[in-house]
Amino acid sequence: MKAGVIVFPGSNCDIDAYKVLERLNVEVKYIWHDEKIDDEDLILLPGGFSYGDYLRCGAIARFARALENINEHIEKGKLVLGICNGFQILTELKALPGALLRNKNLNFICSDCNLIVENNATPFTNLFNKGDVVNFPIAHGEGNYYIDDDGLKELIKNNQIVFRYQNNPNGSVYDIAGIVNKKGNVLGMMPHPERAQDKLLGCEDGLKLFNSIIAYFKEA
Ligand SMILES: NC(=O)CC[C@H](N)C(=O)O
Repeated sequence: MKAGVIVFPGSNCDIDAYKVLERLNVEVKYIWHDEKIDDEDLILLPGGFSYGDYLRCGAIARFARALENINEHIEKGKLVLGICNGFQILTELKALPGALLRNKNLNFICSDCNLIVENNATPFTNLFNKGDVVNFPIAHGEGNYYIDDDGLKELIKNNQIVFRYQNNPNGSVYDIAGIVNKKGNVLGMMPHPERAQDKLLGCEDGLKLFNSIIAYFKEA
């Protein structure tokens, strides 16, 4: 399996994302925002403040050259993982439904966070059990996931909700922390599994998510 981590001006979790894939022996490379994606099996949109978060988080990044072919990539069934700012970019691209609004308390929140695994039947979560509680850190100002009632019904009906907060930190509708598209090959999530990749960092629950992706490609 080949992976590419897109680097935007202002990305700040790109190295963590690269490192976790590298230490799990995935062939991984950085893709500068101005380059094109190739035939990577996994494209990772990392966290941070792409283009300074100007206009709206992710609103400029969605026009980056590196994302020009992202819809074809998704159509082909390849994987896309957007973490935090990456999730915001995916909603701006309309690759995922809904939007990320300012946190309810208007503060930037940086803390540990317990999540419940709602859906383990995705390429990103196949090594978890449904109902598992995992700890991934959060660090965002605009993580308040919004979707209207009809949209929420669709997400529930299609089993698209992958992670929910145990204690909702930001006001997200239905405690949603991460969702997949209908096809299941695009995951967007606000919490940071790549920052939970080593006990030295406080927690290594995140490894299971990356190992799930690797297991998915081994099966395929
Ligand atoms: N860690 C991040 O990716 C932050 C995302 C975004 N800049 C926000 O503050 O919401």
